[in-house]
Amino acid sequence: MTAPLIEVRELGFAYRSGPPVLSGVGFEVVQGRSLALVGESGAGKTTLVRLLLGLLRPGSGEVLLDGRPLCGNERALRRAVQPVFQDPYSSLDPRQRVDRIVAEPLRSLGLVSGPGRRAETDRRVAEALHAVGLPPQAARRYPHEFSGGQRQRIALARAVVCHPRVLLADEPVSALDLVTRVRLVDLLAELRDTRDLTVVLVSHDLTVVAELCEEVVVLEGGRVAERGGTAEVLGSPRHPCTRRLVASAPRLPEPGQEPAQPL
Ligand SMILES: Nc1ncnc2c1ncn2[C@@H]1O[C@H](COP(=O)(O)OP(=O)(O)OP(=O)(O)O)[C@@H](O)[C@H]1O
Repeated sequence: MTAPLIEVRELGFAYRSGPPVLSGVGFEVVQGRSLALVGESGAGKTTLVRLLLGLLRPGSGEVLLDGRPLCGNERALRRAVQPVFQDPYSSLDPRQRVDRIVAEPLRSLGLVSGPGRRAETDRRVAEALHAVGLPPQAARRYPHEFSGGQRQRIALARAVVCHPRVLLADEPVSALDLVTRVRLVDLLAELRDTRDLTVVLVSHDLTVVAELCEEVVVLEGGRVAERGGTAEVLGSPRHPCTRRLVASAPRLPEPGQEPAQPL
């Protein structure tokens, strides 16, 4: 059996002296398989993402990357796991040009050095911009010159520039209009396939989950309610929480059917 790339074991967490936000959470992600974290608001998804990024320390249990605990292994973690956040407006520094924004992981991880580092950085940035469908001239411009969808492409270029193994995406398309959302999901799927990326996705949108992830973990009140193959879990939900999520997912009307009346 293939060893998991990420292994979450009996993870527990509480903010300061508050109640437990996560309890006994466990799952694995195998390299090349993508996994979605779903659940109602407040279920603990974003907290779990912060733990997977090493931004929070577990209260109990552990997260393993390639069999090694994240704590004390932060550099390997930052190289292997890159985040993409929801808001394309606040996640990019408005004072920096796109080339500097995209090159940030190369600089902070010290991946490009020596006399040719400038040319090598430019080459890697151009390659990342190309991978997300942005023209080379985008490098010289500032974030405010781009639409929300283009900004999310810049955020994706920054995430893939250091060739990570995992993209940890927290609601990466939910701030975008429907057409842009579809394009971005297609791009995420293409990056996943062409770069052998594992995507760990948080999304309220089950269509996006089904499009991008083979496996799903359903969280309820900080515990795993249900997990398994996406088609199986969303197609035949067993847990009441999963049934509620599936039942509340918006559906486009069938051709010839009246659109749903707004509330
Ligand atoms: N910084 C914080 N300090 C204290 N409590 C927090 C903090 N961040 C989140 N919480 C609490 O932790 C619980 C889980 O929040 P979290 O944001 O992880 O849920 P979520 O599933 O991502 O929700 P949503 O889908 O609404 O984003 C909630 O009860 C929330 O109020």
